[in-house]
Amino acid sequence: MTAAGAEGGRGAGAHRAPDDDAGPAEPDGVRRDIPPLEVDGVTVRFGAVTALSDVSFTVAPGSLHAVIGPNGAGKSTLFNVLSGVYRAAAGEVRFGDVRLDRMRPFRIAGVGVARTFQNLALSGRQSVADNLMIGRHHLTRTGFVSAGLRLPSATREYRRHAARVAEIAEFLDLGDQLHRPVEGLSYGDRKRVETARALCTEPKILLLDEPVAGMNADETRRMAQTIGDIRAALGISIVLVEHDMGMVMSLADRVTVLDFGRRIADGTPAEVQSDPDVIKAYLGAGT
Ligand SMILES: Nc1ncnc2c1ncn2[C@@H]1O[C@H](COP(=O)(O)OP(=O)(O)OP(=O)(O)O)[C@@H](O)[C@H]1O
Repeated sequence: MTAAGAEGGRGAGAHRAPDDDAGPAEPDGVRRDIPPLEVDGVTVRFGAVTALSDVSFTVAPGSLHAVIGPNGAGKSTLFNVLSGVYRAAAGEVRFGDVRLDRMRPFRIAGVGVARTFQNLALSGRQSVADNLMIGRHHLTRTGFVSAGLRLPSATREYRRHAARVAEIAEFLDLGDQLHRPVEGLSYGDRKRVETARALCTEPKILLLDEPVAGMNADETRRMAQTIGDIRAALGISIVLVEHDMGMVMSLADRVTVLDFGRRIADGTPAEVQSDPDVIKAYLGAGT
């Protein structure tokens, strides 16, 4: 159980929050239009292997909910079910009244769910701005091809999206990298571009798949700070799937712990940290 530690994870954003289009938030900062994410009895099998067994938990609107567990616990499988990549053999995933478990991955952005990938999935030769613009695609009316043809309405729309991209890049501390090819950026910054691209879809819920995997201590601290800032500034829900229990403890409101495909604990960070089953699972895994 390492403790990477997030400095002041919540609320103390170094940057102005990007104005989102979602209208006013509740006094607690949570956006009004964010439904709960309900994972209900989800089972996933790969042949004889049961990767997830009857897993249930709820991500409250506007909360930062971590899913942790030792190697092979089923975290990636769960993440892939939430983002429509894997089909569950049983159970449901509901986001408000939308069934995510029946939805194809490319449709999921349209209902306000954005994900990042454990391994970077960016176009290296393209600029940061171009990569971020990909996140806006489903929000365009005219399409960027029409913008390429310089139709006035499309050009106006393109400019509006470009301004929003610049704003989100600034928020993620990437403002001065906007026109650089992604392949020239540090690993930590490339991971930040991926998070920025997910935010460019204007999500109601952000699914982060091991956002600090492969980062050094400094990059990990910055990313932890950023994740807290995103939640505080935008009032959206965040699901953080992480290998490292210490990394999530200062950030998460609630933690679900998986082991061998089963939910072994669900509670506040303090509750799960002192749970004997969780301690046993982590010690057994030598983490
Ligand atoms: N595509 C697959 N085919 C067969 N078995 C799989 C597949 N994906 C995962 N598994 C198995 O399902 C179980 C859960 O794996 P999963 O990758 O979801 O765990 P994890 O918690 O993400 O592990 P890690 O922390 O090592 O990434 C493991 O036993 C794994 O071997």
